[in-house]
Amino acid sequence: MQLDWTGIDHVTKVDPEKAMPSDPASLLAATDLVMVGGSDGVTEENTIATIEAVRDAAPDVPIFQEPYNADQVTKETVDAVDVLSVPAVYNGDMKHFVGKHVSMYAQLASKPSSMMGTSLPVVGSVIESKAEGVVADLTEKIVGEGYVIQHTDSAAARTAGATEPFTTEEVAGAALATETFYGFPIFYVEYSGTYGGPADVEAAAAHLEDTVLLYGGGIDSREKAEEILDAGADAVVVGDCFHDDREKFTETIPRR
Ligand SMILES: CC(C)=CCC/C(C)=C/CC/C(C)=C/CC/C(C)=C/COP(=O)(O)OP(=O)(O)O
Ligand SMILES: O=P(O)(O)OC[C@@H](O)CO
Ligand SMILES: [Mg+2]
Repeated sequence: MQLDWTGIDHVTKVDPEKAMPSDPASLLAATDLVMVGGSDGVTEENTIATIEAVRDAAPDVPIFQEPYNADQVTKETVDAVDVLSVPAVYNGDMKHFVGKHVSMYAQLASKPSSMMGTSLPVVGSVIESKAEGVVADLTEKIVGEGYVIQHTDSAAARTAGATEPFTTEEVAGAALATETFYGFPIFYVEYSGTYGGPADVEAAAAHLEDTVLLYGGGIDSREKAEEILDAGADAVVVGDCFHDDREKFTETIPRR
């Protein structure tokens, strides 16, 4: 699937395991896209509830589901979102680069061809579903994210088995490989929980033309957001301060 990233420079990552802030509509009014996902305590149920709350608060904002496990992906979640963006972690363990993806697609591949048809089904409960069209919807909405997890003392890193960050040179290589070899539509520099500065973004941006470059981690001011955008990111991803600090969150909206 091709992504139209026009006009998107601020992404809010909403964690279904955390409480929504009060009056989310006023907070989300200025963001361009919402990603729903987190590494701990995320279920199909809290994912759906979060997607619905975000839709109510910001009906015009595109919503991506970013799962960390196939069991969070169901017909309901796929129907409810615009895009399913699935990480492939370059500096994690094998399970988080090929293992989880192959087991998901193995389940899809085991479906009788009558269920695959022109449109087909999904994962988790979707795998069990007899509904036609589920696989088709999944196939239409799924995109891969080439992921580098640089803050190794984080829940995301522990989940994915990312014990060592990439060097700047390796980040550049992973970006070039994403653009020219792996072909994922998104390259994601993840510093979840801490601010990593512009160096990795600069190194990656030099090699990306068709690939969307996202940076997330520790963005809590306009200065940081703009430093990352100036370094060549297509968008900043803001997670923790959406839940924890509405004043700081509001400051992360870049000047346009
Ligand atoms: C095949 C399917 C459907 C899914 C999973 C495939 C893979 C490889 C998933 C990787 C999941 C992963 C570790 C993603 C990292 C992104 C993430 C959820 C980051 C942040 O989570 P927080 O809950 O904010 O944790 P922190 O404490 O690190 O901020
Ligand atoms: O929570 P923060 O540190 O803002 O990071 C955002 C996002 O990249 C996490 O997946
Ligand atoms: Mg976080």
